[in-house]
Amino acid sequence: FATNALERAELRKGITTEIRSTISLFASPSIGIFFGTSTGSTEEVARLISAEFGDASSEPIEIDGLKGSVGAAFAEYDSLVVGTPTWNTGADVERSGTGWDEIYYKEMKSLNIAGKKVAVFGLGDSVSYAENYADASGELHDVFQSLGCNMIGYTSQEGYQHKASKAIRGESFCGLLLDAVNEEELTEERVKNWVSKLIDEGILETTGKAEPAAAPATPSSPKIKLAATVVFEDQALAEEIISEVKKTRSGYMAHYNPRTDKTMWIKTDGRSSYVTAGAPGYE
Ligand SMILES: Cc1cc2nc3c(=O)[nH]c(=O)nc-3n(C[C@H](O)[C@H](O)[C@H](O)COP(=O)(O)O)c2cc1C
Repeated sequence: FATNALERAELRKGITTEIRSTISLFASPSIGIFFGTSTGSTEEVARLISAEFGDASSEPIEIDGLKGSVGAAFAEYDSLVVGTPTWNTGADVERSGTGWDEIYYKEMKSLNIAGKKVAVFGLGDSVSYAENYADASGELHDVFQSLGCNMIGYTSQEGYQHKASKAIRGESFCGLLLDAVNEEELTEERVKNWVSKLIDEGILETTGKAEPAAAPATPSSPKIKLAATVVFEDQALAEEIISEVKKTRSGYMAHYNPRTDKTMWIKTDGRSSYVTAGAPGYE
């Protein structure tokens, strides 16, 4: 069994893949993907992200069609992944060139979405607009942050060609930035890595109030499930995965959510997590 960090990471990845491929067989998606676009690149990336999440996310939804019902649309999901391009207008704000600009300081101002997990992605041209690379992603981020959302999915600036960007927070980009003009060949891998990171950061966890770990349930009734919505048809595989997971549990903190009856196991360094059905301690 996995003895070093690398092996454990691989195991976790395997489990995550299992979760991702089987999640939501019976449930509606918990992640809503919303985008604006002018010439289609941001929509293409939204489709890649949606495909990577599988059934855990919605199909991409264009923000322009939602005027007047944005609140209701966001309310359908526990977490949001939101994307925008950037257009250089000379102004500091409302530079998405899409429907986002129409709603940021009007309809969105009164939304009650505090606590929702939100991850931003943005497209730009890091060579022609090197001083203003994907600026509008920063505004998208700030609007959701000002509504009290829990912003996740920050990424490193390493490997990018820009000189400056209004989407930098601290040392990081405030989300996933992409450049379909100059670096299209990197998009798919960047998306894959980012979706894994979002899963590690708990995007699949519902927003119900997390409670401290409950008392262990009776050991006599093990559940061969990784989450309430995840059921393994291959019982032998399920047994194997569960038994491997059990061994790695030291170093993880259990967060039981009674609303969803799921337990989120978060590594003590906060860098990875997974979900099991029911209260912790049924082994
Ligand atoms: C007129 C024009 C202005 C642009 N301004 C910026 C800019 O200020 N910063 C940036 O990073 N990209 C800029 N871009 C690049 C676009 O953001 C990029 O092409 C993006 O992929 C478009 O996304 P969309 O197809 O979803 O609209 C600009 C492109 C054009 C044609």
